[in-house]
Amino acid sequence: MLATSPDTWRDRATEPPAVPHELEPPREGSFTDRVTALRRRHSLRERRALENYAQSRKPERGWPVADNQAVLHFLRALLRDRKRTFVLLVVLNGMAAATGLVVPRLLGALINRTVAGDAASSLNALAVLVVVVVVAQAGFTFLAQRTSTVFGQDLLSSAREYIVRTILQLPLGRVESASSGDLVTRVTRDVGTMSRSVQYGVPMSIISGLTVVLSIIAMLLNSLVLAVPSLMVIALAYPQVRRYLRKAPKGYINEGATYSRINSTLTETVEGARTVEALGLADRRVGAGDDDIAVSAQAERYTMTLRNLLFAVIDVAFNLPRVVTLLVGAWGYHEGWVSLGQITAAVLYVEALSGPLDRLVGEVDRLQVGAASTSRLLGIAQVPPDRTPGTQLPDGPDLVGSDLRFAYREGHDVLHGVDLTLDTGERLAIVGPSGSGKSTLGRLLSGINGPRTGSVTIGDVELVELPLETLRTEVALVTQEHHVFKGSVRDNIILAREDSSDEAVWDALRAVGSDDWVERFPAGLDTQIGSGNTQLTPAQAQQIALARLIIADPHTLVLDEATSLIDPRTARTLEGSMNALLEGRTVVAIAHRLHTAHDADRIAVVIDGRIVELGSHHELVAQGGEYAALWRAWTS
Ligand SMILES: Nc1ncnc2c1ncn2[C@@H]1O[C@H](COP(=O)(O)OP(=O)(O)OP(=O)(O)O)[C@@H](O)[C@H]1O
Repeated sequence: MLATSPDTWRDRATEPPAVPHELEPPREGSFTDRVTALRRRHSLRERRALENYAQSRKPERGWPVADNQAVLHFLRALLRDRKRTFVLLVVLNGMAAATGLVVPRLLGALINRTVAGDAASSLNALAVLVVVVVVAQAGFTFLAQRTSTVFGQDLLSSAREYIVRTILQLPLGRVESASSGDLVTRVTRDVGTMSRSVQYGVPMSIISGLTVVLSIIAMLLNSLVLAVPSLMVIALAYPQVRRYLRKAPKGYINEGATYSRINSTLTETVEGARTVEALGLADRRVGAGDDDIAVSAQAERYTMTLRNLLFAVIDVAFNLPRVVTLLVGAWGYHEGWVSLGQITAAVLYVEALSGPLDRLVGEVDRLQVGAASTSRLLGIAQVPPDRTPGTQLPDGPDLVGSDLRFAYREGHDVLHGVDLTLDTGERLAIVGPSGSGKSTLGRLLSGINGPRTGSVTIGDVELVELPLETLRTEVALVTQEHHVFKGSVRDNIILAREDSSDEAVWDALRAVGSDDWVERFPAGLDTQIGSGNTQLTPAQAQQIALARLIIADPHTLVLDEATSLIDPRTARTLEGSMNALLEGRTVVAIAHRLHTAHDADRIAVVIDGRIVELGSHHELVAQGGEYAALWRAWTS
């Protein structure tokens, strides 16, 4: 009658378990509790794997999970913005359900009149009325379905937009420090689950709930004697539904967390594929994956057991009323309490009730799964900000770092009190051995991370107190990762200033020495690049990123290994163009190649998180210290 959604709770409940043997649901509680429960039930081999799991893989630093209140608040806000459509949806579905419920009464009356031997004309009139009501119901159902679909899609797009906005506003430092597998699972699987729940679950549960209420009213109006016993039998399912509602949210949240863990392990393995191969770690990585899957299968078994129990009880509760109605009806008819028409109508109502009630329970299940995913998605919004922007704007471009200390892990500083004042327009190169803290210093100087102690100020305002959009017009970091977005060359370059002219884009391309290869593209600036389009070499991608920065026009640039992927000749050309173009800008270049340092105004040598030497190339060579040694090694 009304739109049914794919992937119903019955489909899910009858899916085969992930492993052939059925296990009891795990204990609720902490990660350790679950592993203890698993340990008790698994085979020796699995047990060993789980021991390993418990010891080596403590719960990772995941993203927060929002509580039920936050989910309800989110849903209420979505519904509040669509009050009119929501009222229309309820009214149309109410009309469709109400007209549908008139039909059994009319059929009952038809039977009563036939038994009483009424005239054919009176029976014909009733039959015509049945046809009219059925046609009216079809009309209301069509309109109700249409409104539900539009409502569901609209709700879905707003929910998705909110999630995307939230994710894009996450502080970069936080994104990098949390588990990427968890974030990926949330923005893929959880968005999908939430989407299905919002798109189908919300409208369908409203529709089914409404139909159930109206059906019960119609049953009571038809005959109290026939309705009350059936409703009492249906009510027997209530304790099981309550139990399910109490236990399911936690079960589904746990299930989501296990998917995150699987993704984290997979991501780690793929990202570290070379290391895995070089060190022969394949078996251990496969073992880690198996452990994750074992825990996930256990979590799935738990929610599936909950669903199956609910499914069994509900099935009995829905089938018994048919028998009860017929038995009570036969007895009542014999005693003269009810007519044949009332029994017919009561049986039709019981039939009519079971469909929406079944759907309602199914939708409640879908909503539970969706609510768990929504909790995980809204949890992303609860990631605390790593900065509190103020209102003060920088008074000039002077960048000053004082007493900078920073730790990725508590108690392990990688910078130990760095002081650095940049002169406006100068080019400063940071050199030093691998792991000495050059990139970390670059991240602090560009405001990606705030220092643990000390401060980085620009024009006397701390970088972490600047709103992100202001910060990026002051200082920008360009790293080795150069993302090319799917779109035209032009779109990729004007990201920070969308109103830039083609002339400005060509100037930027010329400055980074990439105008010639872009000109060779038949579509020029309109050439589509990025995933699935014209492939760029790493060097070309890097040039696009630099051109993007030139258009963004910050007065200070921090270049972290910006030229490392380009061959020396191209790198020199690029740097030459940059030098001319960066006139008047302050540039901090974290240098892998010493000739970058040679060209710089000053060089900071970073060793073990400290600046040990600071001066021009000639000064440092004359000083005969660390830099002089590096230079000798480089030139020899
Ligand atoms: N995200 C991170 N989490 C934990 N530790 C990190 C992280 N990034 C860097 N480190 C550690 O901080 C220290 C400084 O690293 P950093 O990348 O700043 O050095 P670097 O001089 O730029 O090295 P390289 O030249 O190899 O890039 C190193 O010990 C590194 O292992």
